[in-house]
Amino acid sequence: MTILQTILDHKSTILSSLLENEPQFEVKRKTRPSLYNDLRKAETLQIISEMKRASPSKGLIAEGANPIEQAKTYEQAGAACISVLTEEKFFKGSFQDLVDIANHVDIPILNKDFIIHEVQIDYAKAAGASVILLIVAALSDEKLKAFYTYASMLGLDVLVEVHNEEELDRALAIHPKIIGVNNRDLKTFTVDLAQSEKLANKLNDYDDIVFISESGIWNAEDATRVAKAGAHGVLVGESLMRSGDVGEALTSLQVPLPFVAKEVK
Ligand SMILES: O=C(O)c1ccccc1NCC(=O)[C@H](O)[C@H](O)COP(=O)(O)O
Repeated sequence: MTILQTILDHKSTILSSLLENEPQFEVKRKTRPSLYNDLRKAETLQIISEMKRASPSKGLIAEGANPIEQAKTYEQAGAACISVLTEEKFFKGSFQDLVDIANHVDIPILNKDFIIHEVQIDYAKAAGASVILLIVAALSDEKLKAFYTYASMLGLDVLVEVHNEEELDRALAIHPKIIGVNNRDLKTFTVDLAQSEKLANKLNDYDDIVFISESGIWNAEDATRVAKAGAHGVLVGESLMRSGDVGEALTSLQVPLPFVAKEVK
């Protein structure tokens, strides 16, 4: 069994507790800028910086990190968005992290989790997220479309994540505005930026789609490589969480975009 399937199986065991209880979080800031609009306007590579304590591939990364401090540092350094992992068992995240961060920063916030039911989208919104993640490999075509429509109706941006061409074709069928290419193969944990370059050939045909290259970005060289391929942004976790100077590490990834930014229609 793959790790993705193990995570999804675990998710389904905890769904009942979400379904039985209404989400009750105290979030002060209710509105945030649109990540999609911000990405469309950008002239430098945009950084979605992640609060990541641990992962199945790396184990503990930064167990004691303070989510509020980490998020404030990201925001001050010019991050476009903060990605907050809320998965508890494998990533040591929580909805409390999301609420805490939502109460201390103004930029868009992505709830990074493994969504298999609409109730998780309700929880993401209630806890302060303005963006959710839908992983194509985790969903049927029917559910992908239904969850995308539901999240859009709630005013949330959606990052639709793919890893290969087959998943990209499935994603394109629902006409998403933001597509993330995960450079990490969730079956083998192999990370290869060539995956972004490969799928960029097709993605670059779509003027209205913004493309995020996810995982395995460690330095300006990596950032430049995916920006050259056509990425508008990168999703970065481990390298920022391990950095001794988070602000400088983040700023170094904000390389110029080689294409002219297009106006939002
Ligand atoms: O990171 C993992 O090991 C992982 C394993 C299984 C499913 C998802 C996983 N990661 C989620 C992510 O997409 C990354 O946290 C994100 O792209 C940042 O990646 P990185 O910069 O390489 O930490």
